[in-house]
Amino acid sequence: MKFPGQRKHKHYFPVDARDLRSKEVGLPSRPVRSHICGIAQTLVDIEAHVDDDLLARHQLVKGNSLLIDDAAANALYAELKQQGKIVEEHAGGTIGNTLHNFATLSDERAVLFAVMERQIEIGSYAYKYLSNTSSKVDVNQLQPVDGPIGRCFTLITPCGERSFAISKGAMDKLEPEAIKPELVASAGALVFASYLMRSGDGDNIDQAALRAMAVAHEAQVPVVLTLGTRFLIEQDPAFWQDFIQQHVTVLAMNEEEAEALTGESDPLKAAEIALQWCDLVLCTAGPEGLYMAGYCEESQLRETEHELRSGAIGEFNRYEFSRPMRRDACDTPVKVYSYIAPYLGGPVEILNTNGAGDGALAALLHDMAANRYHRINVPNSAKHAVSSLSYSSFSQICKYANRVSYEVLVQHSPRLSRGLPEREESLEEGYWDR
Ligand SMILES: Nc1ncnc2c1ncn2[C@@H]1O[C@H](COP(=O)(O)OP(=O)(O)OP(=O)(O)O)[C@@H](O)[C@H]1O
Ligand SMILES: Nc1nc2c(ncn2[C@@H]2O[C@H](CO)[C@@H](O)[C@H]2O)c(=O)[nH]1
Repeated sequence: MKFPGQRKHKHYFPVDARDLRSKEVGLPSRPVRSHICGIAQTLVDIEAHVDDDLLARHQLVKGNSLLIDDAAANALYAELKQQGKIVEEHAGGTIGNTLHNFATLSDERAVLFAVMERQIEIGSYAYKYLSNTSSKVDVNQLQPVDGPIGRCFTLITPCGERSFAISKGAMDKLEPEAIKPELVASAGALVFASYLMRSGDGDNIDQAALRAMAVAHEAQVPVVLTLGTRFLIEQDPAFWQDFIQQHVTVLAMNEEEAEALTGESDPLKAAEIALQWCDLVLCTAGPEGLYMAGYCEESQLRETEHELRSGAIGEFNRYEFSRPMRRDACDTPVKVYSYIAPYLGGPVEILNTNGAGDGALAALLHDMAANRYHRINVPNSAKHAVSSLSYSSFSQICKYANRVSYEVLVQHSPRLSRGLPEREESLEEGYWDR
């Protein structure tokens, strides 16, 4: 397990280089590993730069992710191919990206519950998917299917917005039996996306997710939901509010999805509203940066050393040096918020914003998994006197998540090709100290 977040001095947990005293206090001689689990729709992204007219001609909606049938997918593919508009084809899917990025950042295992074509030909989409996936992503649990995996046409219009058209293939054919309860129950987190809940009749990926959530709930494993697109949420916000209340510990969303869920356009205020349904919120807000909101026990609060900020909530970052806790784990829960502007103000050139939010979530998951790893290996550490959801503070996680998003913005693929640099070379090394 790599050390999450701050990358200046220590890159790995000291538990990997334990001194002889560890034997005296009865610690295991080799660190116990930790993993997370995710339930994913297996998708390859087909990235193309198009004009608004193409979206209109194919009845697509800007910013949305729409399911399209085979005839529409074939017509779209033929047009993009014929006009030479396809720039890249790479493994995608919100959770596939998140697990890959988690594994790349942390060097830890991420178990992928998803389908995969039974017979794979070299050069096929299934082949591309697997060869674009980190070797730390555990693909041993994939459920074989007879149909093709899904294709996600990722259409980028001149304004920089990306719109998705999904040809789903067999991506929703995951069965509840494919979920291995023992892997979920021993995980640091279970993560899935709201997209799963729109699977059609005869497809059971939603049932598979519900099964996994029930196991996670029983074993006190944090359940992490990322909201895919605002269009899905605004169809029935009450359903999602209720769903989050019933199942979800940690909610990740962007500011548009936050507004669809809560009716509030201010991301900070929306995050506060969402805290009535879950324990921790990550809300990204594009060029504005990102917010976190959560709970901490009053006696564990730590005041920030940064300048106090006011917005929809006055001096909202006062306790951002605290670590997030489940509301139920607090005797006197206090709401805590943090915010950060984009790293270096954002890249000079953004190649593709696709997956920037998935990157931020991967960083948060890394920090959560690191906490569990540390708790298992150094149970007597003062860090674990109270039960926190993460290893680092709200403030530190914000920085880390933001830093990872930056890395996604400067490449085409939503998947990181490598971890963060071991040492930040830029003048902004002080970023971590701010
Ligand atoms: N135009 C931009 N300029 C600077 N930073 C940006 C920009 N767009 C995104 N970011 C950074 O990336 C983070 C996540 O972006 P965003 O809110 O767009 O995610 P998202 O909509 O969930 O993306 P996706 O769904 O594609 O994963 C932001 O918090 C910010 O740090
Ligand atoms: N799982 C899933 N991912 C999607 C869907 N629509 C878009 N995406 C992914 O969203 C990612 C960016 O967040 C892209 O890599 C897309 O593959 C969908 O319906 N399901």
